[in-house]
Amino acid sequence: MGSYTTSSSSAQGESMNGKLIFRQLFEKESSTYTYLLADSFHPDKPALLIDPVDKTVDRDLALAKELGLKLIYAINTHVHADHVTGSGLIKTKVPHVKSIISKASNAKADLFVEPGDKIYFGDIFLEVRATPGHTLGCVTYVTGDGVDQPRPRMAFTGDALLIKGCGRTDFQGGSSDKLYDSVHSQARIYCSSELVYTSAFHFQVSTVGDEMLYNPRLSKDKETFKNIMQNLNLSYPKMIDVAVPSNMVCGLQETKSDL
Ligand SMILES: N[C@@H](CCC(=O)N[C@@H](CSS)C(=O)NCC(=O)O)C(=O)O
Repeated sequence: MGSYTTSSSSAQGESMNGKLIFRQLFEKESSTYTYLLADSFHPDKPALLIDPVDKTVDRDLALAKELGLKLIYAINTHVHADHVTGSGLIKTKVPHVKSIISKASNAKADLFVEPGDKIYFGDIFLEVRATPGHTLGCVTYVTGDGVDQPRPRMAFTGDALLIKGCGRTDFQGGSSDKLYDSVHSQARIYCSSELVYTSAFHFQVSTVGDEMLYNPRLSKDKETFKNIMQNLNLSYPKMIDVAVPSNMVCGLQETKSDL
């Protein structure tokens, strides 16, 4: 994808002296977190949603409107199996919005990202990091490095690294070996105070440092981790048969030939 800009030139609320608008939103049926980010210093207040859910699209769009934001991207960390992404529905309601997913996911979307790409909204950007293992195409979006970027940096890990857990690795190209390497190699790049925001579960925020020390799965050595993952015995997500086909076209099944 390279980099996408809308440019001219602070956690819940606003950070980096008010430059970044940030909201963490929750969808309770699937226990999914959605994130709204915007550049409040830019005249258009360009905004993006990370991991929107179809059921809460109206809530998310109403919030963006209330804050005076111009939503430009609906971004997915991966092809989710427990809920349908809101990116398709958002596009039907706000046609200029572009859906984004990783190229490695093999899903359809308006724009595809690869590791190292930057997604600009105003003067703020997200970097794309490959974090396969929960699914083959999982990526983590990390706020940019630079004096004009929000501090502390924030990592949106999807289901790769969960707070006190991690995504399962038993379908969609999952691999416990890959997931361990993904998280540990990325953790070496992150600074340990970097904030971790995930797409699922009940904890709102952690830090990379805390997860490397205390995560009951990923703080272990690789063989122990693989053994834990092999013995999770989780039941399949209730919505997997609906969610995966729909998310492979970013929630736009009925108009997939247009993508
Ligand atoms: N109960 C949920 C599905 C729970 C589940 O399997 N969650 C996934 C993320 S969505 S594919 C996961 O990776 N869980 C990790 C774990 O340790 O539980 C439902 O049926 O929707």
